[in-house]
Amino acid sequence: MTTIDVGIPSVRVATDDVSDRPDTPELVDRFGRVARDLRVSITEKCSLRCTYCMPEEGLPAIPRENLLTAAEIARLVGIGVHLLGIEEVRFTGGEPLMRRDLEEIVAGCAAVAPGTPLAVTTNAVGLAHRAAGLAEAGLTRVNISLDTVDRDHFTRLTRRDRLDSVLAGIRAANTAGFSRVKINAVLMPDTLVGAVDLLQWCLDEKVELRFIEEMPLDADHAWARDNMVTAQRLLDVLGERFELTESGREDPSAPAERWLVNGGPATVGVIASVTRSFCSDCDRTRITSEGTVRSCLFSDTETDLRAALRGGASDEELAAVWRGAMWNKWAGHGIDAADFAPPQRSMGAIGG
Ligand SMILES: Nc1nc2c(ncn2[C@@H]2O[C@H](COP(=O)(O)OP(=O)(O)OP(=O)(O)O)[C@@H](O)[C@H]2O)c(=O)[nH]1
Ligand SMILES: C[S@@+](CC[C@H](N)C(=O)[O-])C[C@H]1O[C@@H](n2cnc3c(N)ncnc32)[C@H](O)[C@@H]1O
Ligand code: SF4
Ligand code: SF4
Repeated sequence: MTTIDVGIPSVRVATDDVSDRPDTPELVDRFGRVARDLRVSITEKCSLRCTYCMPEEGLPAIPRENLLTAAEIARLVGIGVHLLGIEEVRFTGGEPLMRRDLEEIVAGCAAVAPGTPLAVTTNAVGLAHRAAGLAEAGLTRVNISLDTVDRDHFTRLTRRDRLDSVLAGIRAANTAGFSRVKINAVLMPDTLVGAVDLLQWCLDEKVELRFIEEMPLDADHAWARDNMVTAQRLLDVLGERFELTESGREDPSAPAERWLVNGGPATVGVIASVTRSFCSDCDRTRITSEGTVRSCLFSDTETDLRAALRGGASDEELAAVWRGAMWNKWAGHGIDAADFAPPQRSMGAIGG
């Protein structure tokens, strides 16, 4: 067992037991799942301080030399796609736009894995100036966090008065040539109050809105099961104003269930991670900004790839470490278990 510094909490790195793992190239786990969706966190920094995610003062800075470089990210993405069966890559954080070399990261990944969809999840602050360049670099999809279209509420929730920049970013993304733009809104009591207005705004702007149940991944540890707003409460509220018709998931492992709004074609989605968990169909694998594999959002055990990467390991050796980490993935988040404890890292530090 070794210990590495991953910036925020100190996280153990397990020697993964793979003695019972079948000899298959893909990222399989003990529960029969196969990870094909790679999420790469590229920074812990952020331009906002959403209360359900970050502490007011932000996350402790990760030393620059501990962050994966653009070239290292491209190499790992290439290994994921060519040796491990990864079919889609998403950059997240923290806020991906905080990295000035995001365009370089995207272009590097597009070069090593041509044809693989490359997406970003972003708060869109400053995106208006970069959307066209990111599309040119090879980014194919953008998901944007927006919880409210009310400026005061936005400022309270994110602790920053940046609504105008976010709305400009969404509009720029919508005309930059991405295949489509999705909006993510985390369900909080105030979000519920503004949910009808937010959905109407998204219908008018022709972007796809998804509401997300809040998970116990806030840095302030204020989440409580009894206080959270459930998907069902949201559907009741939206149902008073819109006609909603259930239309299912895009694919079996997609987190969002969708409803047609007023007969469609517009939809509203709900990601009910807590009350209608989709862990049994999970197809995710994560690389943190410091180059560790994290098999589940809620797992505190991470496996270090960066040391091997910088120590001269071959692509096949790196792939073997990654496979071992995923074989040991947990069954699910376990939020409903009596002994549940939230992970040490908060959402922004994991890469949501
Ligand atoms: N339980 C769980 N929730 C997740 C996971 N990844 C993302 N989420 C939640 O889903 C929300 C939306 O995630 P996005 O980054 O937009 O990605 P996505 O929904 O997989 O993206 P699409 O491919 O566009 O559907 C996040 O805000 C998280 O709250 C995960 O691995 N497990
Ligand atoms: C951590 S953020 C990183 C990317 C970018 N900064 C953004 O906000 O889109 C990724 C996603 O996680 C979601 N998120 C953050 N904290 C959450 C929580 N406690 N529960 C559920 N989703 C959360 C955000 O709404 C966002 O859609
Ligand atoms: S949800 Fe995204 S924008 Fe909000 S604080 Fe977390 S990382 Fe930043
Ligand atoms: S909580 Fe873990 S197992 Fe469940 S969907 Fe998320 S990453 Fe997958």
